[in-house]
Amino acid sequence: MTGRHTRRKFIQGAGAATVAGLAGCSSNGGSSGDGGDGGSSGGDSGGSDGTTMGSGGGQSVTIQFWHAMGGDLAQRIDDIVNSFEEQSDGITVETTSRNSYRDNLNATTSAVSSGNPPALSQIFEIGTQLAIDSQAFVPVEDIIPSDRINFDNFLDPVLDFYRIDGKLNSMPFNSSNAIMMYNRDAFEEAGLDPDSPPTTYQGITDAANTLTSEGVVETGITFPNHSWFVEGWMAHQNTTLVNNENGRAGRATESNLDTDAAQNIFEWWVDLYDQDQYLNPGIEAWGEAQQAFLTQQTGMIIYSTSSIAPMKQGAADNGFELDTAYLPAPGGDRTGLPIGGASLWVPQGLSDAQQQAAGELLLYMTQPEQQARWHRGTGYFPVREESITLLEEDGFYEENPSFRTAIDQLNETESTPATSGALMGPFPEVRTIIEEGYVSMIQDGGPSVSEGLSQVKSDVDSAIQSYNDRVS
Ligand SMILES: O=P(O)(O)OC[C@H](O)CO
Repeated sequence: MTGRHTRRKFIQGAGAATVAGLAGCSSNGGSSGDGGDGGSSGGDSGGSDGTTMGSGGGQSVTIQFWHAMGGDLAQRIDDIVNSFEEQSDGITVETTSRNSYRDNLNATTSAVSSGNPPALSQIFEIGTQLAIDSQAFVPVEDIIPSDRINFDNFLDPVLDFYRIDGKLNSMPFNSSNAIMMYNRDAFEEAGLDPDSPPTTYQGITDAANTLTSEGVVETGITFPNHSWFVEGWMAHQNTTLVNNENGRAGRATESNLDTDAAQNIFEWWVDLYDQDQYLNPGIEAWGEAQQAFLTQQTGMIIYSTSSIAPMKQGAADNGFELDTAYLPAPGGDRTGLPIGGASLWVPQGLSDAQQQAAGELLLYMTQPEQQARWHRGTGYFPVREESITLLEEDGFYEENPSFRTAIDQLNETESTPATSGALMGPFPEVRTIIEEGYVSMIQDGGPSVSEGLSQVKSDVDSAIQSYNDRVS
């Protein structure tokens, strides 16, 4: 099986508990939230300053780095960390893989609440507002001297996502876009042109019908029931997910999940299911979707660019050629997409030596060469222009055009509040509400799309209101 981090299905209720956990740290005097998967298996960095005297008489320091990657991605993180340790002067990094963004967020919020956070934690993009509200982290711009890094060289959409109110709070590391992957051999067998993959909802439906009517696959397409794609499709229609310019001009107070844009998305997605052209792997079921596509039950999959490398290998192992295309758009509009992925956060309360060591690791992990290495092995696009230049000079994209898709898609994205990505404290919980809303709409006797979205909006707005009440 391929090396994508295996993300477990969400356990109902954990999202809401997470919100209370981290936000409570700043506003409720540090009450402990749901610890998720416990959060202590990697050891902790508190209790001492983590420093010892090295054999050469210099000071050594050990730091903890918690991340969300699993499998092959976790190995690639370890490879980068190992090479960092080899060139560093006395810094040891102990990594803990939590295998899922939600689990690592829960573990980190729990550790922050109990005063034992790691020196570095990887938090997915939708945890950004929650982390800021916790007031538990030090902005990376305050840790890394400006003469040690050139942020002007970072990709604008990446930096813009994480630079909030003029401050870069966390270090971009793994950034992604949603894209489509498809089976070129299946397309050819069905009489479809593999050089012209579908680019719209209608195109996907038509291609799915051709693939199945020609008997090439059982079902046209699969993708996890994941709010991330809904978020992208809202942006494609230049509609923000939440008000106040997606929560960037002021705290979000309500969602736009009752708009025509949302209706377009869910009508297509429910209709595709009703036509037996959508293989529904389940809520946030990345692994199941991957399995369905690689075993050629479907001819197309919507996924993250973060997994091109292992997916290409998986396709080759299963005897077909994978290609990539832009995320299909609901209709004629294609404003663009917000970035996905995660960034790296440094908590307050570390010793000077630990904070400095965390800063050194951040610098190393975002070096152009390291970002290029990370991109080659995964599909996450590099967060720096210099890395892309290095890869171009090496001829990487000529040999591997599928790695270019997300970068081109990002470059074509218009910069608008909709594509800048939403900020809101209860985002993990909101994602779950959206995903469960879809489940309700495809159930026998379930609500119509319009009724379902009305309920989703009401539930999301309540979650936002309830969170805002807690942090205000
Ligand atoms: O799988 P990734 O790392 O590309 O992330 C996808 C989403 O942005 C997670 O929030």
